[in-house]
Amino acid sequence: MCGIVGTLAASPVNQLLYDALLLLQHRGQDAAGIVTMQGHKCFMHKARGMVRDVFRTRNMRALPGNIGLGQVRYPTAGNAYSEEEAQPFYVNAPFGIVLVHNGNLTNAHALKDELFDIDRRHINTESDTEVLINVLAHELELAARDLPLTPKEIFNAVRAVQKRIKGSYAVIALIAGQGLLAFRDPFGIRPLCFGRAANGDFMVASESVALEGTGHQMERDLAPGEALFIDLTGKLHTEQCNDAPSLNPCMFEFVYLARPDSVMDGISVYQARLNMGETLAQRVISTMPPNEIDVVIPIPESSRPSAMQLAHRIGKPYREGFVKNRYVGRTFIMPGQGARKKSVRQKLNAIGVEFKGRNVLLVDDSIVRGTTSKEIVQMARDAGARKVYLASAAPPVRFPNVYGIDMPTQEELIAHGRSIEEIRAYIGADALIYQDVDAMKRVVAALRPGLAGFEASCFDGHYVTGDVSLADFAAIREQRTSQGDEEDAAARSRLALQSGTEG
Ligand SMILES: O=P(O)(O)OC[C@H]1O[C@H](OP(=O)(O)OP(=O)(O)O)[C@H](O)[C@@H]1O
Ligand SMILES: NC(=O)CC[C@H](N)C(=O)O
Ligand SMILES: [Mg+2]
Repeated sequence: MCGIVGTLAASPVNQLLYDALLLLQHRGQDAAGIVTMQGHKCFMHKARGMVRDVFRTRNMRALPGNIGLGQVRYPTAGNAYSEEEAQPFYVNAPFGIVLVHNGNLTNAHALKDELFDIDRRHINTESDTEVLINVLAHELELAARDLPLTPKEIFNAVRAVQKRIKGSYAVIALIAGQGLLAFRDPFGIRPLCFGRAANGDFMVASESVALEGTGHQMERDLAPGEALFIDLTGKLHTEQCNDAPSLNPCMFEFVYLARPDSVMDGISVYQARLNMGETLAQRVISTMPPNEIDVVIPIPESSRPSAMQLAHRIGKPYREGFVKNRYVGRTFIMPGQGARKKSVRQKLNAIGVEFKGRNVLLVDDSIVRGTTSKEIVQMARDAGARKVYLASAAPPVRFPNVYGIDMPTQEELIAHGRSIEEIRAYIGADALIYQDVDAMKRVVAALRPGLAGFEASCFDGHYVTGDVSLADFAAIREQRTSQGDEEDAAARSRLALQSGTEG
């Protein structure tokens, strides 16, 4: 779930892209990159690290032009420590294309062979995004052969791309000397929306917060399967490029990934989290008498809206029992289990007075590997809590995700192959209460009539694209796990340098 942004404005866009990437930083902490374009020439700067560390004044000065795009990366393919896999990616033919991608291709491994054997294209990294840009380049070349490049050829190329690539993708690309292209996968798994500023400047981004925070008014979400092309004069063209699109946004965006102040596919992320808190409260009430709970405490940051609503519903005080170090990033999206584990203690610290002698109900948005919960329950006990109960606003995460959340293996998931009682014992809580899958889907879907469903595979094991083969699962798993040890070591050594964006 990287963050991506593209813009066309009446003045230089380097600062605008930087500002938008800062607003999307919570979607990726490993690398950042910007490309701008002036005439036919593209200017790129990308590197590993957070936005503030990657772009120095000298880098910003070297990004001229009124059109450009950017990305913050959270790797779901390839290697977090490879500078070459930082985005954007560039190919020089046809025209010159630069591309950023949020999502994960499930057939990247097969396409890589196909690109080499048939299309005669060489892929030099393990990134699925490099595969994607080469498929787009190939199809654009075919669609525009002997023809001037118009939106018609571009949309035909997107059609052809959608037939070849599988998985999830929200994509923004610059075509040198032509304009900016964006498209979304036919299942609408990964988000993408666009809007304009009062002076007509155009922006397309992963989350509405990037538009709002840079002075753009959100117009709408891109529909699943839809593409847009904005030429250099600012004329916007849109076209549906798929015969059977259906909207199945990723449930994990609403649970954890997105900022609460974003609205995605018509659903307020904040409201979705409140609703999840409401249904979780019902589970709590049916599991244990609320008078056994003295206080409700959120595990910062993402669980706050759900915890607040839950406390309100069960009629117990909501208190801040943990202080978050604002200079430590999000732990879940760090590469490597060693780094994640160490970061929890660096990131959160208990306020003793809220725990001493009390029965506390801790609320988190999700329990994935159990890294956070196990540490936090112990911290609550160390701080003097009498009983420590834990509630999760998301249901148990039991299945791997192949659509852009980095949990490719079942074995790493704390809920895989364990009963609730076994998970409770592992975490060390006195009680463990999970959200119900159907209740969660129902209360989030209620905010957006007409949804086909949700991509909620990590909770329900149903993979909406319907085409992920066992070989695909194995390839994704193999590719990611081979990176694990290297990432762990590298992440530990640079952890001290990690800085956060949200306070
Ligand atoms: O079970 P786990 O594997 O630990 O993963 C789940 C935890 O990770 C996330 O927090 P994170 O620190 O990434 O971000 P946040 O500050 O937005 O809550 C999430 O909010 C849970 O707290
Ligand atoms: N989280 C994402 O969207 C990742 C994009 C792409 N698969 C990468 O690994 O770089
Ligand atoms: Mg958290």
